[in-house]
Amino acid sequence: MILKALWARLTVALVVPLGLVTLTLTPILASHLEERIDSTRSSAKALLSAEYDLLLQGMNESFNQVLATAEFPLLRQFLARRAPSRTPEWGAVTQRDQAQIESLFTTLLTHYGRYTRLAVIDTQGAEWLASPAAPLPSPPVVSHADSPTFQGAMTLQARDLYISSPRLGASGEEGAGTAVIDIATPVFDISGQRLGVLLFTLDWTRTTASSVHAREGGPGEVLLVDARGNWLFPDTNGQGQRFGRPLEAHWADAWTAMADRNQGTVTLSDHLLVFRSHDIRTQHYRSQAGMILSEAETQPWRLGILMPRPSLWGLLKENPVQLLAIALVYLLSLAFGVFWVLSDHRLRGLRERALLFSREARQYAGEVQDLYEHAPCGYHSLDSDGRVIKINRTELDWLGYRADEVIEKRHYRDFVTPETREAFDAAFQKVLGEGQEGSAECELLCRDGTRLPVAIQATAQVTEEGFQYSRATVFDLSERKALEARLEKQALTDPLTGLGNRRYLEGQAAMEIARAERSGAPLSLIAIDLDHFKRINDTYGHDVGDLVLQHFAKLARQILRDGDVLCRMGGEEFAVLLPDTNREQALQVAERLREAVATSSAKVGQEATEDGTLAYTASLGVTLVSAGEATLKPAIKRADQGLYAAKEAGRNRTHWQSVPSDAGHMSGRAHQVRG
Ligand SMILES: Nc1nc2c(ncn2[C@@H]2O[C@H](COP(=O)(O)OP(=O)(O)OP(=O)(O)O)[C@@H](O)[C@H]2O)c(=O)[nH]1
Repeated sequence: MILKALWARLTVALVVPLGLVTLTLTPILASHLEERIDSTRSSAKALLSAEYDLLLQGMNESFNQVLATAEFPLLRQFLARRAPSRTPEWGAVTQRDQAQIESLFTTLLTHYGRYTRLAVIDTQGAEWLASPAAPLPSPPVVSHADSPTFQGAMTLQARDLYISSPRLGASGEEGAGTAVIDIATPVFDISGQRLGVLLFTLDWTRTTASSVHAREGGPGEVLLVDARGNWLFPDTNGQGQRFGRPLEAHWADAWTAMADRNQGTVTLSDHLLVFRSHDIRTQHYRSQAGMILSEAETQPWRLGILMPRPSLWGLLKENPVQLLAIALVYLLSLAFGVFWVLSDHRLRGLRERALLFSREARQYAGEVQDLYEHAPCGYHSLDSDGRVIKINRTELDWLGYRADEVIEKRHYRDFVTPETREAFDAAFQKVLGEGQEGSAECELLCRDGTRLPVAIQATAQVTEEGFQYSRATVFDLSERKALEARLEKQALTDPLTGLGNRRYLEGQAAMEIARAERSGAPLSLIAIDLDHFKRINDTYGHDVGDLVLQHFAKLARQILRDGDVLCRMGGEEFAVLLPDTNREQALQVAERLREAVATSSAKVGQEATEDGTLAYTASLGVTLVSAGEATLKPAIKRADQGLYAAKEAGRNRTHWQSVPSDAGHMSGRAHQVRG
């Protein structure tokens, strides 16, 4: 796809510069070409005019010589004396005249060199004299009676001329390839009697030689055709053998252009043609002649100049520097186009890649931002004053504030509960200090008044210019704290009865001993043991034993005050710590417990006993926690001793066990209550 687009752009890059350069150059070159065509046309016209004049001049000279010779007295005399019988006895005078005329003819032939034959013909068409001479004594040896030239000349008056069309080999005396023209004029005597015809055969090749030179030397071609379109210039080198043949065979379009008009300038497919009529019967040739007669169907001739039409390529070839410059312009424009496309293509590639990168970067930044905002922990950044400069959505949700209420407006310290603020301050100072990191467990005060336990871990962002801001991660500790509390509670609770265990009692005792120490209030302890519990287990099963234990726990809880600490010490043994309770009060409580147990039965199910209940009893030992005792241990020991005493005494009893020194809260006097 990308390659296809590149090719398309490359094509445009080639076509557009080529088109632009061509559009720019075309009018310049066209104007240049037009100038050249105009100049060629002018040259052709000038050449046509010169050719016309040349032909006119050559012909006129011959015409004048023929006319002058026809008026030569000796010639008239010769013709007047000619013997009609053409006998050898023609007479010495005639022979002398003949010799003089031949001498004249020889002079004309040799001096001018343009004639091939000169002949004197009588009115019957008999040739009496010719030069080069036919050997006498047998004139006339040739008859012109049937010749159109002779016949034409015989119709003319003095000083009229008959001009034949150019033809090959006049009377059989010329060379086979020689083109000639017959020029004939009638000869009259002084009285006006027609004596015969003077016939000059003009060497047409020689007459037109100057035109031939012009043709061969110049850029153009000279055309001369008769009215029928036949070629009239003799073939000088035998090439093409065009003489007498139709011009149409060589220059069909030229003849088409010239056929119907007397003159014109025509632009042919690859030539320019300038032509005009050339009628030898016109005034131009009749400077000294009366009338000129010729074969009507051959007149007028048409003289034309055919020049190669200048072409753009021809112009460029003439000027290689110009050609090179144009080629260079094309090459440069192409190179520019290709360079532009390639660099543009590269630029597009880079732009697309940059776009992709920026899209990916934006996406990545969005993801990072999302992670930051909705992380499972809180993130915030504080300036050196502890002011919030950045805080994520999670932490804002915890606190219950909007970002615009907090960022740049609140100090983070404000969200920390006064109880934990000290820890926070200490950690923040560490972050500001050399350690550049600090952590603290604090409580955050949320907008709705709830407190959120958190762990804050912060590091400093430091540059060469020093501390910039702190970055902190805040973990929500509420779940952990709850779990810890749960575990703690489990560790202190008896799972069967839900009462606190021995450890719980010890913990509570420490607090109560301290409080009693402070207040001076008495603190009592009761040890309780269910009687014959083994028997219950053995008789009804362990599950029934458990039900009895649970029943006792429930019953004791109902009887005891909220502040009393009831716990299961293990097995079927229980203990109750009674704050702010003296000996008498403790004994009363113990007795109430004993009585309640003895008078109520545990529900154990029909499958265990007949009525689904089971009665049981308990023995209790009661003592006071002495003021000097730091732990509950001695009191437990005493209570147990009291308990054993109650057992010893028959069970289902309460036994007071006094403190040995009796220096504490209670008198050491033993006291027993029977159930
Ligand atoms: N069902 C049940 N029995 C327990 C539990 N803990 C201890 N016991 C049983 O309690 C019985 C205690 O028996 P002893 O220590 O001989 O005392 P007693 O049978 O109560 O006799 P006296 O205390 O002299 O009246 C034992 O059989 C223990 O197995 C408990 O959690 N559930």
